[in-house]
Amino acid sequence: MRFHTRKWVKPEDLNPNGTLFGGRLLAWIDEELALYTIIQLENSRIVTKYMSEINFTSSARQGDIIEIGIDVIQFGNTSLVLKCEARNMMTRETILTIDKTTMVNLGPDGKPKAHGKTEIEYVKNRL
Ligand SMILES: CC(=O)SCCNC(=O)CCNC(=O)[C@H](O)C(C)(C)COP(=O)(O)OP(=O)(O)OC[C@H]1O[C@@H](n2cnc3c(N)ncnc32)[C@H](O)[C@@H]1OP(=O)(O)O
Repeated sequence: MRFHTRKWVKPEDLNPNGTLFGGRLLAWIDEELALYTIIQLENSRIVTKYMSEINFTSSARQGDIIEIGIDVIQFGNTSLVLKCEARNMMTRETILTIDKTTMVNLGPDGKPKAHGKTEIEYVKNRL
């Protein structure tokens, strides 16, 4: 799994228990999955269709650095299925895993459109 993004847990990211608010982490992850999909599919019209079980295994505190990792599970016809993990960058402790998120590639009409991709591409190889 490649870890792409780092986030710094700030006071506004906390829940009343003083730990990282789960909704904030999910928003970070959804954005990260969306950006990853846009880059892979070379299309900015993509949506999150489905997320499997979300398993919070530990929490984070103010000042912690979180990193978000993504792996491709499957290239579908219009979809891209991703796996994701958030972990504490310093301790490597897993905070959350989502085994499957299905992102869907859309056409200008907002309907699913075949993306034509079959494997991970690296931007540096496209240039
Ligand atoms: C980044 C964001 O935050 S986006 C905001 C939140 N998301 C949204 O607003 C999306 C709202 N949903 C929608 O607009 C529609 O449901 C759409 C356009 C995504 C899909 O419409 P559908 O009629 O289900 O499309 P369709 O049946 O053709 O399926 C499209 C793909 O999704 C997959 N899919 C559909 N339903 C599911 C499901 N429940 N679970 C997993 N995959 C699914 C299909 O297998 C297909 O993939 P494939 O072409 O690779 O085989």
